[in-house]
Amino acid sequence: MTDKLRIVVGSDDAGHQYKEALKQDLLGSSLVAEVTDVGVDADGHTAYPEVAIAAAEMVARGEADRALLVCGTGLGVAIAANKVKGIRAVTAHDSFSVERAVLSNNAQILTFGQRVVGLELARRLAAEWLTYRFDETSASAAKVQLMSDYEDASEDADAGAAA
Ligand SMILES: O=C[C@H](O)[C@H](O)COP(=O)(O)O
Repeated sequence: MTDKLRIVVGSDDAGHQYKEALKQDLLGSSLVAEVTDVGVDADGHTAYPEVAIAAAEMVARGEADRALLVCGTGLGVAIAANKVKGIRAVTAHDSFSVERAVLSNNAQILTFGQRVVGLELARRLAAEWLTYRFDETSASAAKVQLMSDYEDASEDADAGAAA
């Protein structure tokens, strides 16, 4: 039995319908321990970067294992989430990419575009996504580590320049 996941969901107004549908699926999944919704609600107009960064920060702080984010294309929420240190967020609208996002890239955040992918496909992809776990002993781990190393080195260089 794989560990159950703590998942954050979020969207802007362009992704609200899918976010709500996916949240219901997650709440009904035996693979999910808890679901946290960082918005927007039905009347919400929070811009996608604010929602995505709030969700990504929860993952970065260890308060959630993963996030599932929706905007019009999935692109804006991915770009915004990737600004948070330690976060790897990807937009994926096909089964193989969803699998590799976890198994190759150890991406903690998956994003969908409500204006791009059908709802039933998004629901199926999210269900598949729940079944994958990154293998820290796999050959992919060293490649993921290169990204973390770069991020750490950049931060050190910034700190050095500011000192
Ligand atoms: O990536 C951005 C999203 O698709 C967003 O939902 C729409 O952004 P826009 O209103 O700036 O096109």
